[in-house]
Amino acid sequence: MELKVLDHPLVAHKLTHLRDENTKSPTFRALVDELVTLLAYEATRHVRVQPVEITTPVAPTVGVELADPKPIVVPILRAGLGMLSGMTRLVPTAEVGFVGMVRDEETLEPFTYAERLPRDLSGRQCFVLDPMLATGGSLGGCVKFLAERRANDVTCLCLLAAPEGIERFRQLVDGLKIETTLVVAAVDERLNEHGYIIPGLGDAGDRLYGVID
Ligand SMILES: O=P(O)(O)OC[C@H]1O[C@H](OP(=O)(O)OP(=O)(O)O)[C@H](O)[C@@H]1O
Ligand SMILES: O=c1cc[nH]c(=O)[nH]1
Ligand SMILES: [Mg+2]
Repeated sequence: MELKVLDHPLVAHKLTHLRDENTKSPTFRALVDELVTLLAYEATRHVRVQPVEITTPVAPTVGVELADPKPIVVPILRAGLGMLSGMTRLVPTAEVGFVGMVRDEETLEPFTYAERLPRDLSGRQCFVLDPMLATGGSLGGCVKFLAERRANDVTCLCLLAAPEGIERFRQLVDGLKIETTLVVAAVDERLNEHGYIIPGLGDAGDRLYGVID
């Protein structure tokens, strides 16, 4: 697995406001959207393109366009949904699949409550969206679903990751033997005893969409 950590002052600035407990949902959503654009720029560096002939007002030329089959973007519900519009703005012809997961806050294991993915993902570039990689159970579970559908080229975009989660995720995907890239805006210090990222930003889903008990 290849790990890329964004190192950019604008990213650090936006993350600081995102983390702040005084930042309310509308601003939080806008910041997630802006940060995804920056993450997506790095994550799509190797998106497949094919040549296309066009004519400018003064000359014919050969450019490129996104290759077929088109990439598939997979937000992990709920929080990953907050990253979807930023991603599809950059890759407008991508298709979208959905995985719904919620972590059991006692066991810290993910429970999958929804799944809507193409049956065959072989040859497709897959981009998984989830702002938080804490223990790594949710992201790992999602990539397992993709691998079961024969995906072999997966890039995950996360805002914050804990070192423990990155390591667990690395072991899982290396075992699955699929080409995986993880692009994160920042790697935080650690997990606390409740499996929350420290310093983190709290519960990303709750901050985007409100607290569900
Ligand atoms: O790495 P993990 O330990 O699995 O934790 C990370 C997961 O927790 C959050 O989702 P949550 O379960 O809170 O669901 P939500 O998006 O509906 O809030 C987050 O968006 C990840 O999916
Ligand atoms: O810090 C964390 C850990 C899991 N899920 C979140 O939303 N935040
Ligand atoms: Mg949540």
